[in-house]
Amino acid sequence: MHLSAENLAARRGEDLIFLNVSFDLAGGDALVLTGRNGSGKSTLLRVVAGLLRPEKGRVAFTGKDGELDRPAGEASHYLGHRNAMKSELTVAENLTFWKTFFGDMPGGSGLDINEAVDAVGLADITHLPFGYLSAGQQRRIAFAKLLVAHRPIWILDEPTAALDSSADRLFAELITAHQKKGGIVLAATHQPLGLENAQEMRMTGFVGASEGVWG
Ligand SMILES: Nc1ncnc2c1ncn2[C@@H]1O[C@H](COP(=O)(O)OP(=O)(O)OP(=O)(O)O)[C@@H](O)[C@H]1O
Repeated sequence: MHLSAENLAARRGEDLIFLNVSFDLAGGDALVLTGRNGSGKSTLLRVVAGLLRPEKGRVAFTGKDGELDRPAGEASHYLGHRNAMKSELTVAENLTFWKTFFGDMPGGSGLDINEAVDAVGLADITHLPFGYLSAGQQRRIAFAKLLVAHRPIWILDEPTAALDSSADRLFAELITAHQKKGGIVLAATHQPLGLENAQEMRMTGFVGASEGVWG
């Protein structure tokens, strides 16, 4: 399995945000994007997830079965800054919606709702409306969404924002377990996630891009 990007460039509005971004990730690999605010981390993640069209270049995903050119977004879970849950629905209703909506891709199966909430340490609150949860609890449940349906690629934008240190460790373990099962992870972060087998790409924004600097 491979996820690759070739010479990507992206524009937001009138502005070119980055240029010539390439990477090649195999099953089990993680790429962590770092860089200052506004350097283009979220933009790159959204391009890979298929939520933004690149100005130039291409993203390609090759599945386990060697299937070529499947849009990477179809093989991905995307966890953005927002949690993508309905406040007025309960935790169980939200996760059931996503489990049904996504279904499993070939090659794996998602956890039951109870197993998924247990895995993020929140087994006892599935009956509560999502809106009642604390910010950290909401982020944990948003992460549980990744567990209820199988997708080989996880695209994570600041996954540990609003989390306490025990949740940081928990997320690192869940991400590492995904890699060990052959999954690919692409994450933007301001704090070390403590992932094994992770490469780092430091985004420098367009100024660095124009100089060909991707440290
Ligand atoms: N819809 C938009 N229209 C125009 N410019 C935008 C738009 N969305 C983002 N930008 C600009 O694109 C640049 C890159 O933003 P992006 O969110 O990718 O950065 P980031 O590295 O993820 O930042 P942070 O660390 O703050 O999350 C910023 O200068 C931002 O102002």
